[in-house]
Amino acid sequence: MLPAGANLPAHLAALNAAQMAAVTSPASVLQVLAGPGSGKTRVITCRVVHLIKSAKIDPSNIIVATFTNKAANEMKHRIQSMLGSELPSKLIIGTFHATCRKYLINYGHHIKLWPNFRVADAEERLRSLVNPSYSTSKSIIKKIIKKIKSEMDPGTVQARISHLKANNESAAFYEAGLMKTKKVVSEDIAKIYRDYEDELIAHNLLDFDDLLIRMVELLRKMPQCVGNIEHVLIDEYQDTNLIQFDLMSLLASARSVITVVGDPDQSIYGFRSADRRNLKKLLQCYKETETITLEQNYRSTGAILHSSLSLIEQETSRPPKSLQSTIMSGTRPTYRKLRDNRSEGTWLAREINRIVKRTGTMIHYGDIAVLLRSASLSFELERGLGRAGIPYRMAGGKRFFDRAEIKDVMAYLRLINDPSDNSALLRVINVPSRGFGESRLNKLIAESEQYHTSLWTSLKSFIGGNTRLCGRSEDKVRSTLGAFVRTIEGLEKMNGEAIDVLIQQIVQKTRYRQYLEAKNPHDFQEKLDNIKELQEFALDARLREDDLPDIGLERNTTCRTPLGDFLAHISLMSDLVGNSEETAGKGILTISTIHAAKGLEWPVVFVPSIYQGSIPHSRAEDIDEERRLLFVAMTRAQRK
Ligand SMILES: Nc1ncnc2c1ncn2[C@@H]1O[C@H](COP(=O)(O)OP(=O)(O)OP(=O)(O)O)[C@@H](O)[C@H]1O
Repeated sequence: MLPAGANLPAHLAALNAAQMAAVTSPASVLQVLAGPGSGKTRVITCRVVHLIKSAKIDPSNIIVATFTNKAANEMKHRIQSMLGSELPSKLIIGTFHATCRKYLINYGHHIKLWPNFRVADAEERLRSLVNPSYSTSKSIIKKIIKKIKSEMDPGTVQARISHLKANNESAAFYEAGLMKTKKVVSEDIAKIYRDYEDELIAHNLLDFDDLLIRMVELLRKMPQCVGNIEHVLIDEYQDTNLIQFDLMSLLASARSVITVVGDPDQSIYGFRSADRRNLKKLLQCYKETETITLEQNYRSTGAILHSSLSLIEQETSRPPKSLQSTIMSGTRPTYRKLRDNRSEGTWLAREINRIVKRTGTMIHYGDIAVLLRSASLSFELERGLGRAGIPYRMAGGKRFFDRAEIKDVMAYLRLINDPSDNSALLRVINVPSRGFGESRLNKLIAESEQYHTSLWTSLKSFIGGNTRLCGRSEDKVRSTLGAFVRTIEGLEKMNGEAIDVLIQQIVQKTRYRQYLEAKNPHDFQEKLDNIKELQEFALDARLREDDLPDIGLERNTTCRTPLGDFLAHISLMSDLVGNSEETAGKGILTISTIHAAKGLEWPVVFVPSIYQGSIPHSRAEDIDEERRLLFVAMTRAQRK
């Protein structure tokens, strides 16, 4: 602890006593448990700076695991501004998944992982033209469900498989366990699970769960990979799952020095296998753990905090916890009962305008958020806002990487990186138009399924005159597609060049600009700007970050190209909102799900549709988690 009155460095100056104790604690294992708005993010950020500045730990020997990419980026920014040097770029900071990927591309060959593996996105982000796309977890599952003629919902199966994986239950293990129960539904899952794993292997894909599972395997076999790590810090610890606990221990195996920061009352990802038992497990596995609690809330008025605490205190098994607001009491939160969703939408819009008007310019739309239990509730709300002329953005709505032109360019990049990427080819084979419509595409797909080849191979066979796909104008289509294949092959030879150059070549060589211009005469410039933004993003992506510090261990350097790294990077960014949308938030109201609002704050927050069936949700299995969800929503509010 520093002496009172000492001239404090910037990273310690703005801390209260408990925060200071947490930031400077010499404990080898430290858990900081604290309620919302108590400065947990501030503590973890300042602790990293403290470790680098005062404890003189090399940043490349520190791992920080965050819950989202967005949180990682924000933390990097804050650390950078406090350190004012280039040091933080050496920090290994990111989500568990991103960090695992980084290690697996460097050392995965030690566990017989193909070095050029791709990551299967959790979400289906690629529009499939005729067939489901091949490289997202959900689309692979959809395809298998169709094949085995099951009635199961792909989303439910995906969640179930993910849950099994997070609990270390392999397909074979699950199937063996089933022999005893003989449940038909579970038998379907077992079958899909097994086929799904086979598909992933066949396409050299790892899904998000595999990244963690394979990393555990790597570190069990080769703990030297993290032999340099001196400190592991975990943010949002209450939402880690069992495999992440194992990972944390393995990452810290060299020194067993760990800091975790979290709030059990904000554990809202149980449905995605987060396990609150990890809090107890830490104390059991690391007896020397020091616990520090933060009891001052800097975010919300006393009245908001009081209401929120009255709610969370209804959970009977919850240990009592103290949290006081540092802000005056303020007005009590408004509880409004409305007839139905439509009148709620109308009332909300009127109330929002009333608040903005009443406060003059003090509160603008950008200071207001409407937090929903599920995104599907937004329809009437959007109608109400639309009628009242209130500008809004959907957090996690139409994101940068979901825009058509970005998806097109990304598909071209993926095709160049790997011509056997069927979903990429499906997306761009007829963009710009090459006279290759749906019926020809169907024939191509049938052809490739019959001969078990990739679409690319079938396409080349068509161009070579070995197969027929169309009646009239066959020669013309063949020649147009021949030019397309040559363009891609030409671009393939450039794989190794900088990504922004590659993008420029794609736009030029495929005449994509002309295509955009013809298709969107009024706003093609905006779309070109988006592509420019992607180029800039590629420049900025700091791909060097994939290089881990040299710790004298043989690592894989073959088979890696800037393009492969860039694509993998992006597939791990599903929670990142595009830059321009993010910064355009000023003056624009935010609609978000409660889950996506984790860690954020606004002066004014509305939480509509609080009724049985919505929250608690009709399909929710854990009522306590539903209560915590409402608690998270309420504690995002600063003033009203
Ligand atoms: N010592 C402090 N003095 C003044 N403001 C503070 C202090 N600590 C934190 N804050 C402010 O309180 C707010 C909440 O802090 P922070 O986001 O770090 O809390 P948190 O515990 O991570 O919240 P949550 O659990 O809800 O995500 C921020 O606006 C932060 O700047």
